[in-house]
Amino acid sequence: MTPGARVAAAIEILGDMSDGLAAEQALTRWARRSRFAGSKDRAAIRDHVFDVLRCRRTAAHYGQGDTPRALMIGLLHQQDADLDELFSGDGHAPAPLTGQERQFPMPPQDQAVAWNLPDWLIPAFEASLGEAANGAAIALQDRAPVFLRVNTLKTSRDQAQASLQAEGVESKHNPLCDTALTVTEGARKIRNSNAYLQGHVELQDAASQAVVAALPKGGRVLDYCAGGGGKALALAEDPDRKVFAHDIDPRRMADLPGRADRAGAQITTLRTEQTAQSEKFDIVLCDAPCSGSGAWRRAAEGKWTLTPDQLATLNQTQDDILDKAATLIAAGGVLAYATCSVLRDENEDRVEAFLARHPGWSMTYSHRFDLGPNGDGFYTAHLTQD
Ligand SMILES: C[S@@+](CC[C@H](N)C(=O)[O-])C[C@H]1O[C@@H](n2cnc3c(N)ncnc32)[C@H](O)[C@@H]1O
Repeated sequence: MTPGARVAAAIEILGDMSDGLAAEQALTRWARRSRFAGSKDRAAIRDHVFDVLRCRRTAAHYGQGDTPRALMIGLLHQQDADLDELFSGDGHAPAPLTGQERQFPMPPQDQAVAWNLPDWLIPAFEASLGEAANGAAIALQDRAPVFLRVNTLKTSRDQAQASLQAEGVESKHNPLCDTALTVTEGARKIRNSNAYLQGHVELQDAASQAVVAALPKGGRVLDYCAGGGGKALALAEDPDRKVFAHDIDPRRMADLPGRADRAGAQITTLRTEQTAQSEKFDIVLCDAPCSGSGAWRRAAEGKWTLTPDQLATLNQTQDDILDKAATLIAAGGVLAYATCSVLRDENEDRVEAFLARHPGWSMTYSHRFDLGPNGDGFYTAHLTQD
């Protein structure tokens, strides 16, 4: 496909999304009806669609409207692309720009537009992040870097780096965590690399890894909101730990046994009733469901679909999870809370509310991981009973 035809495809997909389809669904449907597209075409089209999602308000500003065509024009203008070449009208390329479409406005003055956030989230970002709010909002407009976790059960960080390099994947040590690599080149080759296929590396955000690295070593550890098991696998790298995984929806853990096998890790999955019947745990990690605001550069739809009501419902779920998990902790154990959110409501406020509901508990550690080149925005806190 020509670059122009890829832009036309992105416009088509954005059109399907304005009819109510989620981005992944719209991309999959387009790929099914467009068998002629190769993997490089699909990747480029995907990048266009997600770039628009990350920067929808500035794209609409520069494109002077929010039709799929206007959004693509606005986005490509921001990216300094050669619009006349892309919108040539030749072959499958979109029609040439009209005189009106060439009148690009001055940069936006409105902060919500410049930050590419819905209006209601601006005060929440400012209150949660203070001076760091601008940097976080801007970082959410870029594509996310690719991070790897080196599986120290099988290899060292330097060995993994060398093995990846031999297959065209360049990386550097990530400062957030001793197991983390930031991929600088060749990210698309990772999934077919020997290092990945043999379980020497996993795709995992560096701040996620740092959340696990901050926990005490050893003991019986329960990953209470395990999902696909990224954190459970990281926990299991410590051979002195006995690791258990639970999720309210066990289907989410369906891939975990296979992933654990590949990593050479031992993880026991538990159903909800088994967590209560089991011996108490030295650590219960609650990687709670959240808005995902610290990771919206990966899942940019979230920033447009989140509503204040949904945030309140999430806060209730986060409180319920902490209360439940607190009943599973052994004497002297650690209740660890984590979210990939930058919002205070989901972080410090939840911990304060927990401490108010549970006299005799105190916070022994907390850390906010900044959203930026080294990792997603994350928060974690450790709670113990006096
Ligand atoms: C942020 S995700 C977990 C990601 C995972 N820890 C990882 O690192 O890959 C949150 C998970 O919490 C689960 N969850 C939601 N409500 C829950 C509850 N009340 N108790 C336990 N798990 C819950 C969801 O099904 C979801 O898989």
